[in-house]
Amino acid sequence: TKDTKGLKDYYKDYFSIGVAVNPRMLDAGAEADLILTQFNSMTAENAMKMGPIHPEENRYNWEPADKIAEFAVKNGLKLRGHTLCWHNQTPNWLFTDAEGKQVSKEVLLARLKKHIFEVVNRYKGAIYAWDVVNEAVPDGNGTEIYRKSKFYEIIGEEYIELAFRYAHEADPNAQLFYNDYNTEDKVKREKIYQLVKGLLDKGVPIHGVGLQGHWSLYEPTAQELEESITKFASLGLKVQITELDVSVYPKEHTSRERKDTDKAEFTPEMNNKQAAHYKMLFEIFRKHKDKISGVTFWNLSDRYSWLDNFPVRGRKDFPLLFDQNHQPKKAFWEVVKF
Ligand SMILES: Oc1ccccc1CN[C@@H]1C=C[C@@H](O)[C@H](O)[C@H]1O
Repeated sequence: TKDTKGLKDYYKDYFSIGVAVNPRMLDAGAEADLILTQFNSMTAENAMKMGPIHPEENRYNWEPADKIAEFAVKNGLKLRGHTLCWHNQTPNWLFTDAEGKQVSKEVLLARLKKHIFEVVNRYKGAIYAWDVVNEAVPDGNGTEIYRKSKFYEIIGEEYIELAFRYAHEADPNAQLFYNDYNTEDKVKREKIYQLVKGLLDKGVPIHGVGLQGHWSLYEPTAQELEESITKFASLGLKVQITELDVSVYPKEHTSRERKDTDKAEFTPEMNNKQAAHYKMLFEIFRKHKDKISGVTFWNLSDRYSWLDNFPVRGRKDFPLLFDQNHQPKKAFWEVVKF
């Protein structure tokens, strides 16, 4: 597989090509081979989230994250850290004191700082970029800029600035990203813009915006995507696509019930639509290679995607460039043919 040209080779003059991994994929075998042939960057899908890596106040679970970091260093892959501060997959202890009461602002800030310092210091040198804060902006058309997470309720909006300042203090060389999804939605995009512009205006160390890129056959349009890339880049920030997948189901199927139309079958029509959509996405990425420093896929192949259980549990999805046998799909050839 060493002489097979992979995505990373086709895109060596554009941006790094990454993949979200779990430690089990890194043992010798087809998945490790595919990773090494196709990608030059990785992100831990779950192992470096607050709950998985720091399950109790005085206990860290380093082994899974260490395995990913060691694989990256040993094989010369870049590594993105995901994620230092996020309202999901947080450990139960984080917001409660010994009596089971909600902690004060001061206690939570001290815990957040300790978490960030411990995790960032351990992977300093292996991780070049961190998703410092993930998904701090709410969906919907309301005027609220800040998601009403426990971080927001207990600390206030300054938790975001402080998380970035802590991460920068822990590793002044790491590139620090704000990461979010639905960044092509006009209302949400503007809120994220105001948030990161506010941070920059205050001299907060933030270096980039991650567009997660959890899209579908039907979204975004080329125009919406270009507007997002150029808007955030206009602030002098790097842009990365951090969690790319293209679901075969339309957004309106996001209700948690399965629709009878969801046959969980990858039809030839889906194959063609997905190939055309990935072709468009990568045409836009290449056009803006001066603004985009990395594109990371969320999961490796259609063998497993987080979308197989979200937003509908048990509804198989087919969102990636490699099929369930790790073979390149039609979309792969559209992405590398330019
Ligand atoms: O697309 C969404 C819609 C609603 C909530 C969250 C998301 C995306 N949220 C992402 C998805 C999977 C997780 O593994 C990532 O850590 C998270 O950043």
